[in-house]
Amino acid sequence: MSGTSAALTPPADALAPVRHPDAPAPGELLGAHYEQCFGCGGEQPHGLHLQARAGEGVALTAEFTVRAAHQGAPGLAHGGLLTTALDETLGSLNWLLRTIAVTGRLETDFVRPVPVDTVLHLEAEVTAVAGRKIYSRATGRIGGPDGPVAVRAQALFIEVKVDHFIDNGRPEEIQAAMSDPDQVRRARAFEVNP
Ligand SMILES: CCCCCCCCCCCCCCCC(=O)SCCNC(=O)CCNC(=O)[C@H](O)C(C)(C)COP(=O)(O)OP(=O)(O)OC[C@H]1O[C@@H](n2cnc3c(N)ncnc32)[C@H](O)[C@@H]1OP(=O)(O)O
Repeated sequence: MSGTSAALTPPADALAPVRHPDAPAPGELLGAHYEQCFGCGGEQPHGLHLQARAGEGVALTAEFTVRAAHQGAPGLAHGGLLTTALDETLGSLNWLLRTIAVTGRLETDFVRPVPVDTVLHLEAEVTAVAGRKIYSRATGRIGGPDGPVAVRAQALFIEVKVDHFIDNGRPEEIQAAMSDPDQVRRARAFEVNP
């Protein structure tokens, strides 16, 4: 059984998403938006190290391997961690719009358990845009693109300015991010000018 709350249904005047002309080419790896990100960063030893790859239109694929540090029940991935993978995958879609956005709402259906060592293959797409609101959905399959569905999610991301992070983030991490040329380069991929 699954359901979707009204907040995740685009309004009647929502528009189809438009891929930014400078979006990474289909097949290109997106890379981490922040090396300390639990979802995609390389500097989080127990993080997901999720890798997202641009698809056609405003869609992408992503993969991560469930590791022992990701367990909830013995030998099985924690559900919240799977939601994190979906959040990260859906958030990566904003690279293709070149919009900075944060998760406002995220609903997950857990369809089947995901054992440790599974490669979870995720597909995600933006379905509609209404002002600052970005509607999207994702599916996670076990083992590869033709594997059985394990998780599904629908989300609403809200566009924000870079001040969202500067005003709310802990100053030491914000200062470190702003003095790191690689981080500035990544932020510019979102058309941010920190
Ligand atoms: C130097 C630094 C470099 C930085 C480089 C950046 C790199 C890029 C990093 C990206 C990182 C990604 C990582 C993965 C994705 C995350 O995990 S993001 C982290 C999790 N999310 C958050 O922390 C967000 C916390 N929430 C908030 O900050 C605020 O509630 C929000 C979402 C910004 C909205 O606040 P607001 O801007 O005041 O907007 P508000 O007027 O309340 O709402 C706007 C519209 O959205 C609707 N809405 C808002 N929230 C909801 C909701 N929960 N449900 C339904 N509708 C909602 C409102 O009803 C409203 O609709 P309309 O009236 O326009 O029809």
